[in-house]
Amino acid sequence: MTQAESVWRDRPVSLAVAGDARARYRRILRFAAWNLAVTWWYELFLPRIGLAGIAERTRARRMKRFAQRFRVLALDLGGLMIKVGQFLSSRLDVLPPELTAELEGLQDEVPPVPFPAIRALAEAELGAPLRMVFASVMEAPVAAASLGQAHRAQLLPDDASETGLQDVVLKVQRPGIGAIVDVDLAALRKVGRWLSHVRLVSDRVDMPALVEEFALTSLEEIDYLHEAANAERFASDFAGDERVAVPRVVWERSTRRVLTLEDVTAIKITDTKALLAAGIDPALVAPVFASVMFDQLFTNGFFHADPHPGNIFVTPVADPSPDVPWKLTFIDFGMMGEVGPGTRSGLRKLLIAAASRDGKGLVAAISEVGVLVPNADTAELERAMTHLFARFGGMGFAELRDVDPREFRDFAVEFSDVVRSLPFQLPENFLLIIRAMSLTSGVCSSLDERFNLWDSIEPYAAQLLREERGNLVQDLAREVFDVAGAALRLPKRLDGLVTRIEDGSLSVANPRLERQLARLDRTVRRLMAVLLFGILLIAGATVRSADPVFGNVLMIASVVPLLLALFSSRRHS
Ligand SMILES: Nc1ncnc2c1ncn2[C@@H]1O[C@H](COP(=O)(O)OP(=O)(O)OP(=O)(O)O)[C@@H](O)[C@H]1O
Repeated sequence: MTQAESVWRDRPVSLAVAGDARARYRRILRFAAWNLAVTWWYELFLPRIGLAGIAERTRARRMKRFAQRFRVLALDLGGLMIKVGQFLSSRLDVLPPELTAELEGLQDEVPPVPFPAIRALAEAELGAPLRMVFASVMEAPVAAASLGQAHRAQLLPDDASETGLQDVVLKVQRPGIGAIVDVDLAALRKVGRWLSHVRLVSDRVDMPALVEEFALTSLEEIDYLHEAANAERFASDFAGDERVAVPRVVWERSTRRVLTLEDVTAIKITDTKALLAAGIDPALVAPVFASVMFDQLFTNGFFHADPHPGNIFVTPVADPSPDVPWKLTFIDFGMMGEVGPGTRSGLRKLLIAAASRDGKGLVAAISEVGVLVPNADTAELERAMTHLFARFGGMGFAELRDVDPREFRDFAVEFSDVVRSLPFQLPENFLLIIRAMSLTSGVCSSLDERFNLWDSIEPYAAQLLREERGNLVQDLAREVFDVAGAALRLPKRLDGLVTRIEDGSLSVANPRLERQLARLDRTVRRLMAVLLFGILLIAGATVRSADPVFGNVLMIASVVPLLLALFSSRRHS
């Protein structure tokens, strides 16, 4: 432990936190135990004795009450409870609106830490009084979040000339947050273990693994050096992409608990009034934002898992070109997700199947990414998906509202039976993917009420398809040229042999053998020509749908080996 750390750890506030740890742990467990018992009573016990109606009638009310109680708990305790609330409120379409609505905006109500405590931590971390390392630091925070808070600051002239930055944002962690996170994780691990004994849950989710995923993300979030490295990786993924900007990191003024970043304050992405005032049409921002998020998930495999409106700015470009009149500036790289190549390929197929309304392909892709348990019988789901696409495919959520409610309800009832009967599971890493996608959909809808996710998915999927076909074309072309190369080399070797026999440099004692060799040479030549003709013709016909120009070139080129064989056999005869 450095001297700075021990100075900080000895402060009374952290002792108070340590003293409260046991009470905090117990309070979280009491809350979880009570709600589990209530859920068991209504959802399992009453239906078993034939009183399912009571459970159904009271479900919405119970959900609302749970959310209200959770809100009180989270605001009292802060720390990871706010994060859990944020997860529950992130418009996960699987969760009922009674829950999500109540927990929305929870993070905005977290009270700030008084500046003296923030100053003490920052000075202990940076090893010097703030006035020695910054030209100025504003005492009022820009924002107070669950794990840290942000203050505007200015770099000293020397630092400013070295980095080219003057205005920065200084993020400082809440004092004692490390200990709070440890306690909260211990409690959540215990609740996870309880839930893993409930079959209804354990059939679909590996609860302990899910808690570990959340734990890893939370521990990474309180390591600001990790966040700084994430920001740079994200920036390099989008290097050269004019749609995206990322704040620069001032490494000399950053530690695990203090992070100094370029101040990139601009228009909050959902502030439609400010966007319109800047001459930016919010409806045009939505598809760009969706496509940038898709790029992270389906192409880069490294994505921002917390794209809530507070973390994305729209930055007007000083000298706008017609193509790029503004940028999307991302901040807060504490919660990032990774998608491995296997899952990425499954997700790409899923997107393509969804965009092409291919029910069968969609179900296959869902299985590939691990959302269905292996060997699940998917025939019913395929039928339902095909029906869904045939009837509602291509409609946005806004249009769906206009569908005859009875028709929609009938379908939903039929469909939900199918879904409920299927062994769905939540694979590892999906918590963050679902969060990112649901936040993206929320931001897009608030930019444009009639925003149709299909409108973004379709061109994106078409682009993926083109890329995938492009790769196929390249692979095929490589194979064609390999075969062609081999085919051309074989007659050449034979030709060389025959020529050497003809010019006498290689003598063949037996004239019959000589004739046979010459005949073999002609036959191989013709065979190769026919083979090449066939390969080129088939390859051309295959790739024509993806790349008409290349397809036609291959088809025309297919006659060349035939002509060459014809000329060369004339020459020989
Ligand atoms: N580089 C920046 N430029 C301008 N403002 C910033 C910057 N970084 C942070 N902020 C401001 O500070 C707020 C909190 O920052 P940030 O989201 O990074 O903190 P956090 O502790 O990770 O919060 P949360 O996880 O709740 O989103 C942001 O919503 C934004 O208003």
